[in-house]
Amino acid sequence: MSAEPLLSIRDLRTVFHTDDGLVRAVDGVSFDIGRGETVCIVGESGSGKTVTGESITRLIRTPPGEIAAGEIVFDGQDLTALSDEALRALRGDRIAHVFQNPQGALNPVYTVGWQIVEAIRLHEDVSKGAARDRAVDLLDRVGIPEATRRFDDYPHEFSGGMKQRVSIAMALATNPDLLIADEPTTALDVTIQNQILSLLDDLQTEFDMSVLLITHDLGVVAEVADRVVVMYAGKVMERGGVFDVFEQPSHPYTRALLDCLPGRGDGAASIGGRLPSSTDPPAGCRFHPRCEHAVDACREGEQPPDYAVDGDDDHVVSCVHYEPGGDPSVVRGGGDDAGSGDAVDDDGGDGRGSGAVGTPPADRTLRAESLGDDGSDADREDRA
Ligand SMILES: Nc1ncnc2c1ncn2[C@@H]1O[C@H](COP(=O)(O)OP(=O)(O)OP(=O)(O)O)[C@@H](O)[C@H]1O
Ligand code: NI
Repeated sequence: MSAEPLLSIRDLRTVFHTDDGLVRAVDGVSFDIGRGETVCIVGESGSGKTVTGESITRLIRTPPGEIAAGEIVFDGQDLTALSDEALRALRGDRIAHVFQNPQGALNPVYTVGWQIVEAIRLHEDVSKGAARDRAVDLLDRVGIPEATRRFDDYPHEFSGGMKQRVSIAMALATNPDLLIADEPTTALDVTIQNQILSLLDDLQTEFDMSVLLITHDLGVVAEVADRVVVMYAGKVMERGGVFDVFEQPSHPYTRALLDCLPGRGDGAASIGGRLPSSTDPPAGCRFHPRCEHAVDACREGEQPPDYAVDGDDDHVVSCVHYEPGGDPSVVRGGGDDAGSGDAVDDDGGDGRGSGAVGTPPADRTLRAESLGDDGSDADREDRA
């Protein structure tokens, strides 16, 4: 039996009241984050990843947003029951956020050192001198060269990658139990991305924290996740240990996502069709209009419940083909469990074929596609 998770989200529903109707951005999401664990939420743009992460500490603007239902239990305490004031105290103390654009986390008119000192002193009664020493130490630990000298620099004097390091130092200032990082590397160029990811990995161990990493990039997931939550149109399609999900992707959506990874499936694949309307989603499984395995049962009623994959309660999938008495081989193909790729896995079913898991090198290509390369110049300035 595993210990009680640090964070436990149950049936979270977050909606936005808009002129076009009610947007069910997060529609019944459940997952846990264990202590010291990295959980990745992955899914296409618009699937509800950010809204999930921001619902945890109530960063959702209300109105138009509203956390309509669900439990968010953090270290034994239901956050949805806390006052705004109590939650504000928790945010940036025990739970910290890092965002895609570090610019937003830093105030342009103050030096980075001063901002980290303020973050420390806001949550802890320490002298200015002690806070200053800690801030320099934090800058040093997130890999800012000559931290003592750079303490007095302003945000604009740092490159994109260095700025993100500073915002991570700010997030760590209060020694949080949970760090929620929403696409923290997407705005950075590829080499810097990898540095930031491995930095987060190192810091997690060093600070003994849990990390919720939000990304649309399965390559990143393969590198850092312990567990994965695959979201689509506000719903969780599949979740489980990273090894299980990569080795035995069970929802057709997960399989389609993995097929888009170079080195798996046919690599160049993209998923046909697009996300359904956020105000008027289809009945049944939200993915059914794009699913090659859809049958009548997929088109009616609610999103299917979570079914255990091969009797494993830690690996669940929301797909009718996995209901008791169902036939998952419809999705997986006759006993072939690795990848969805008939194209790749000709080795017949032991699930450890050439295209199988955790082939992280492939991720570079995927990531490179979605990026600009402006970061590298800025980084050169940094060293100047
Ligand atoms: N303030 C808002 N008002 C109305 N709808 C919103 C608002 N914020 C988010 N949404 C909607 O909620 C849904 C989920 O958005 P969210 O930003 O969580 O997606 P995401 O998975 O993080 O996507 P991305 O990968 O692009 O960041 C989308 O349909 C989005 O349009
Ligand atoms: Ni997002």
